[in-house]
Amino acid sequence: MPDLAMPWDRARALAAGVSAMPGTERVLLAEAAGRVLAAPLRAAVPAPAFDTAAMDGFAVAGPGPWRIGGRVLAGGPGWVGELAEGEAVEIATGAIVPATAEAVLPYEECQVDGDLVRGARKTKDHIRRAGEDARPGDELVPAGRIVTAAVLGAAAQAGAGELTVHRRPSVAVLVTGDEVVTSGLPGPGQVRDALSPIVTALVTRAGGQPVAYHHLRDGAGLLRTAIETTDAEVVVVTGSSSAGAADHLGPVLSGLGARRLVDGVRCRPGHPQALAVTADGRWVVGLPGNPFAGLVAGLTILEPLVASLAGRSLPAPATLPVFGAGRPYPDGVRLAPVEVSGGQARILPGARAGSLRAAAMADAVAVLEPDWVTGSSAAVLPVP
Ligand SMILES: Nc1nc2c(c(=O)[nH]1)N[C@H]1C(S)=C(S)[C@@H](COP(=O)(O)OP(=O)(O)OC[C@H]3O[C@@H](n4cnc5c(N)ncnc54)[C@H](O)[C@@H]3O)O[C@H]1N2
Ligand code: MOO
Repeated sequence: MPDLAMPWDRARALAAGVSAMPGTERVLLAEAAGRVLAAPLRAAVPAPAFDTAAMDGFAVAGPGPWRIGGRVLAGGPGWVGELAEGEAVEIATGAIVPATAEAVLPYEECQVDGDLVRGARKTKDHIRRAGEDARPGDELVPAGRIVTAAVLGAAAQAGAGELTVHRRPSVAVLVTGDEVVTSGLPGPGQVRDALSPIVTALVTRAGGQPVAYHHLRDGAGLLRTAIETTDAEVVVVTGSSSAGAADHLGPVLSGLGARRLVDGVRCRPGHPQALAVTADGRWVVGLPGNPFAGLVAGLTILEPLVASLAGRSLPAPATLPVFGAGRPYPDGVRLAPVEVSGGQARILPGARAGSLRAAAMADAVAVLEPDWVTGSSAAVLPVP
């Protein structure tokens, strides 16, 4: 049989290359962390909004010594009128600097003698001038940037109450398998569902919104109906991806007339994975049932797909020297769990497609090319 499977990097690039979902939403700053700006953040007010003292001390005009005429505090009224030459006001950091003041002398650089203050002005005037950081309308952060803590702070500083962000793709998980149980201890012939927690973590990290979770018994009709009726932009199907009598995903996708973009990937483990688009424009991602295979398939296609639908551009994975007893896969890539420290990755022994024991100790999964030998470099994808 010809190998129709796609090279690993092509499958990942394909998923990372889809367009952001159409439409945007306005969200309160308190709810915007991790979202992606769909419009630039612009300044509504000058920053600083007024000439501001940058030090506690005395605002002075003209040459010294200066006669202290009063005091201004942050948040209080500004000094009434202009400061005449030879006059000073005691001033707090953050207070409005009087018009015509030329500098703020920090307490440490002056001597006070009754109502007179003496000191030498240094090169810095310790005044933050109105508008020196931004003028109204300036673009502070471009569209496409993830809303980090600093973006949130900058938005608040700029006077914004809400941000315009990309929509989050909704993701539903269909866990297939008669042997799968969703809670408690598995009985004879049963396994606990290990994949939906992995999918939830990957989807959340990528900026998607897990909205539904269904366990399906094996059956082509059940799977078809579930895919047809699931109200989510991305439908993840776990299991059912391989060649067995109960592995229905391929025939169901064909029956639905879905367009198959990926039908197998040249990697080990995790090769039976799928990406398709239904006639009504929903995405279907097929992940293999073996849990470690499901995790690496999720890193390959699901995470990049959700990130790009959410408007994020996925950075190229970091590359590190990888040490250990890896077994390159001659026809594609081997995905190996690694621990990362000191700028190096070390392969954790004992990885198997059906076991998460090594992966649970891993910081990342390394992508070993066929010519990889211990100590040579490989891309590493962090485990969420
Ligand atoms: N004749 C062939 N058989 C298999 C092939 C193949 O190419 N030809 N590929 C093997 C590989 S590799 C994988 S991976 C699996 C993929 O299987 P499916 O995606 O069809 O999944 P299942 O057959 O339903 O289950 C496989 C395995 O994983 C367990 N499982 C399933 N779902 C879960 C879950 N949610 N949580 C935990 N464990 C799960 C299931 O009990 C099986 O043990 O196919 C190989 N066979
Ligand atoms: O490739 Mo399977 O996905 O090894 O267990």
